[in-house]
Amino acid sequence: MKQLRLDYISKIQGEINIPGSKSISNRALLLAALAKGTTRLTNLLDSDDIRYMLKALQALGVSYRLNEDKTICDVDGLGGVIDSEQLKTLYLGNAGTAMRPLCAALTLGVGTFELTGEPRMEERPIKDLVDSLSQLGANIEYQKNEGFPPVKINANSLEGGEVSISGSLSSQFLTALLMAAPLAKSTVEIKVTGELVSKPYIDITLELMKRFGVNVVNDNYQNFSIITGQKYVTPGEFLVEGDASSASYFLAAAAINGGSIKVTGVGRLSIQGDTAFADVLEKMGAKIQWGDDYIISSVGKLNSIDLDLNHIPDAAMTIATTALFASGTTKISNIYNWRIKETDRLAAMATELKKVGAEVTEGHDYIEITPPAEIKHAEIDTYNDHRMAMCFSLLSFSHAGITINDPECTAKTFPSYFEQLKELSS
Ligand SMILES: O=C(O)C1=C[C@@H](OP(=O)(O)O)[C@@H](O)[C@H](O)C1
Ligand SMILES: C=C(OP(=O)(O)O)C(=O)O
Repeated sequence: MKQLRLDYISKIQGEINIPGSKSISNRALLLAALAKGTTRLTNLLDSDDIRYMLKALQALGVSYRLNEDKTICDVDGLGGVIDSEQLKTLYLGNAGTAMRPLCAALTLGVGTFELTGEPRMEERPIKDLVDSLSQLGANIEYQKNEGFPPVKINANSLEGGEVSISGSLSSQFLTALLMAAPLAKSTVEIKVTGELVSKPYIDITLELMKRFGVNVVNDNYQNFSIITGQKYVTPGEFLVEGDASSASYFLAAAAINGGSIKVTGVGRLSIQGDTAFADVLEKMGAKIQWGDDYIISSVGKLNSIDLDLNHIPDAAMTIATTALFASGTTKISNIYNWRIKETDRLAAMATELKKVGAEVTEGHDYIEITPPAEIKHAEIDTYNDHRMAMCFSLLSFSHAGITINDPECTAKTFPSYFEQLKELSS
């Protein structure tokens, strides 16, 4: 296993153009594949999660051309559903934004498709989505454990009609159903049951569908109608915004460390809910300035917060390590679904925060963090979770420094993270 030792960074300063959003890249690739016409995607993210989607689309017969640095992609849309005469087995790593949307989209055509992934993917639930697709006539089998990938889709088009879906574990199930819905055989009326978690990701989905020509009637995130007869059409060129979750590490770094960082590519006009991270940081005491496509963060005296961060589950992890530099006890609540992501993030976060000396309470769906008088150096395990590695890099702003085990796990969404951090540090 590789280790990365980060010694004390006394200053972080400058400007960084954040790589493309994972959530937008994978949605845009799938919609471009289903759309009529060729779409040019620019500022596409080049990372593992996107590579899995790209490889899957290629195996499914979608043709595209990537430029040299893989940030521009011309996708020749199929102008409809995906069919296949041969069995197609698609390996999707641990990319939720590939597994869930493809599971829904592949029920629309005719063919047999197997969706597999890495061991952790086999522990991440998919039952709520499969149950909903089954209500619309889909035939999906579990190949190992009931409710979890790998799944086999015996596709023979999807009926429309009324369908209910649980929103309480992951918004990605509703996202997947929404994106598939226009290509079902008749109008789809979706009713969401339970609390809808991670709600701002649904706004990304609706906005992307609109940009590709499909209108969804949204009745207060409880009921959605997708009127039959709509087709995805290329918007021509589509610029992928910078990733707001990736931006969180740099915004937090400046707030902790007394520098000033401008992140570009994401700002006031962003469609990503994770930009609300900057508001949380501001509540903690950071100075934040917004532009249409940039955010500037600079230091303030950081105080603890006690907040429900269900709406920003990914960026909320950055608050957990930022809390070590704030006075008082920080509580982050309503984050049960941290437990079903790349790892059990509530357990992992609690274990690793304790290693640097923090006092931590791990609740069923919350975490409480009290910083130690002095942060200790530790070797941080990252559990193959890119965000564990990136969050704990913030500990390099303590005099003790930090060692990150398996730093290359950032490849899921941000392969060049540690290089970029170094470039801005002195
Ligand atoms: O739709 C998306 O792009 C995502 C939704 C969120 O997942 P949940 O809805 O499972 O919380 C988020 O954590 C994930 O990184 C990306
Ligand atoms: C939860 C995440 O990923 P996924 O899209 O695989 O759910 C994440 O990136 O933090």
